[in-house]
This record gives sequence, C-alpha cells and structure tokens, in this order.
Amino acid sequence: MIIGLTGGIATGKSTVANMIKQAGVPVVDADVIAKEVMQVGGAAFDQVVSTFGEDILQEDGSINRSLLGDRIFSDEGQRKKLNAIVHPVVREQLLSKAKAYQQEGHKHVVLDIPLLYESNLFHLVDKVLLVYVQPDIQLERLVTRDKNGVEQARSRMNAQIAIDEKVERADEIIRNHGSKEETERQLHHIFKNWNVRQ
Ligand SMILES: CC(C)(COP(=O)(O)OP(=O)(O)OC[C@H]1O[C@@H](n2cnc3c(N)ncnc32)[C@H](O)[C@@H]1O)[C@@H](O)C(=O)NCCC(=O)NCCS
Ligand SMILES: Nc1ncnc2c1ncn2[C@@H]1O[C@H](COP(=O)(O)OP(=O)(O)OP(=O)(O)O)[C@@H](O)[C@H]1O
Repeated sequence: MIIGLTGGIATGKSTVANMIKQAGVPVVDADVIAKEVMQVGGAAFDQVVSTFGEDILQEDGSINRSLLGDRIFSDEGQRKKLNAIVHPVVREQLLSKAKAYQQEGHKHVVLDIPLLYESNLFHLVDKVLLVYVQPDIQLERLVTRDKNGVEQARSRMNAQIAIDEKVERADEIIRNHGSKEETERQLHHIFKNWNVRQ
C-alpha cells in the first residue's frame, strides 16, 4: 500500500514522517527531491535559472532559495512556472523511489507530498493521511519556526489550499494540536487499523 502523507505548510508532516520512519516504514519526501533537483547539476537547475534569471543565484552559483521563495509565494504566475518545471521531475522520482522500496520487500511505503491536493496527485496513492492543525496554530508554528514574520507566513499559507478544505478527501486525519505523544498515538492507531507494519 502506498500512503500519501500530506497537510498544509507547518501542520507537522515532517514531525509525523519522522515517527513513521521510526516505526520502520520507509518515507519518500517530495520536498527533499525538489531540493535535490534544484541543486547545481540537478535535473531542474538549468531550466529554473533560464526561467527566473541569473539574479536568483547566490555567489557560489547555487539557487538562492529564500529569494526564489519570496518571488513564487507572492505571485501565482511565477509559482505556476516553477511548479511546471519542478513537479514532473519530482513526480517521476517519487514513483521510482517508492517502487525501489517495494522491490526491496516493503509492503507499505509513505510518500510525503505537501502539495498532494494542489497538484491533484491522488492517483499516486492508495490512502491519504492528512496532518491537521487549525489555521491559527498553523500560522503560529510557521512564524515561530521560520522567523520570517507574519506576512511572509500568511503568503505561504495562501499559496496552498486551506487546510480545512483538505479534510473532506482524507482517509484519516491526525490532529496535531496536542503533544507529540498524542500525535504519535493517533498515528499508531491508524496504522493498526490499516494493518501497516514494517
Ligand atoms: C520556493 C522554494 C525554493 C523555497 O524554498 P524553502 O527552503 O524556503 O522552502 P521548502 O522547500 O522547505 O518548502 C517548505 C514548504 O513550502 C510549501 N511549498 C513549497 N513549494 C510550494 C509551492 N510551489 N506551492 C505551494 N506551497 C509550496 C510546502 O508546504 C513545503 O513543505 C521551494 O519551496 C521550492 O523549490 N518549491 C517548488 C517545489 C515544490 O513545489 N515543492 C513542494 C513539494 S513538491
Ligand atoms: N504537536 C506539536 N506540538 C508543538 N509543536 C509542534 C508539534 N508538531 C510540530 N510542531 C512544530 O511545528 C513546526 C512545523 O512542523 P513540521 O516542520 O513538522 O511541519 P511540516 O508540515 O513538515 O512543514 P513544511 O510544510 O514547511 O515542510 C515545527 O517547528 C515543529 O517542531
């Protein structure tokens, strides 16, 4: 079974992904793949630079992620351009990495895909596991974690489908407003119901 782990920015996907890995179930992370393909020499690097211009490069020749982030999170047109370059490569690698784990004998693989709803990637997964916190907690955690102010945090949240709208299509929801122990208990309960073991 392929499980899609998703949520909204800073709702706690990475936190839950770490718990899943500790339980021995492999996790493939779309954010990590997106980072790799945009590194110098990565599959999307040249196209990103030719599309956004050399002024998004830092002195060492790599992409200035924070500058690119400011551009794409405040401008839907720019965001669509970046998504069109990066997402097809990410999708392809998600699938091939999941397949590799299955060939190693893993019955269950988790794909951590922040934009599963936005990119309509439901066909890649058998179940959707949504990590939910109410939007005011989401904003507070994003501001505390990234330390880039409320305005930047809001613009990043607004670049995604609202977390409350994602609830309906989820197969299971982890409510991550309490302690991490409470979150882990919910995860284990869901995995037990789904018969997910290492
Ligand atoms: C713009 C970039 C360089 C900013 O980098 P930065 O290090 O600040 O953020 P990071 O990569 O850690 O992403 C943090 C979170 O932002 C959100 N996010 C990232 N990209 C997008 C996007 N295109 N649209 C909406 N939300 C996004 C996700 O929730 C993600 O988990 C980077 O986010 C990026 O390359 N985005 C495009 C690729 C992408 O869509 N990645 C998301 C999963 S495929
Ligand atoms: N149950 C919790 N209680 C308190 N803080 C938490 C809890 N879960 C996560 N956090 C904190 O909230 C922040 C966001 O969590 P995390 O980084 O796991 O979110 P994410 O969904 O992976 O974010 P992104 O979309 O940016 O990748 C982090 O600083 C994390 O330590």
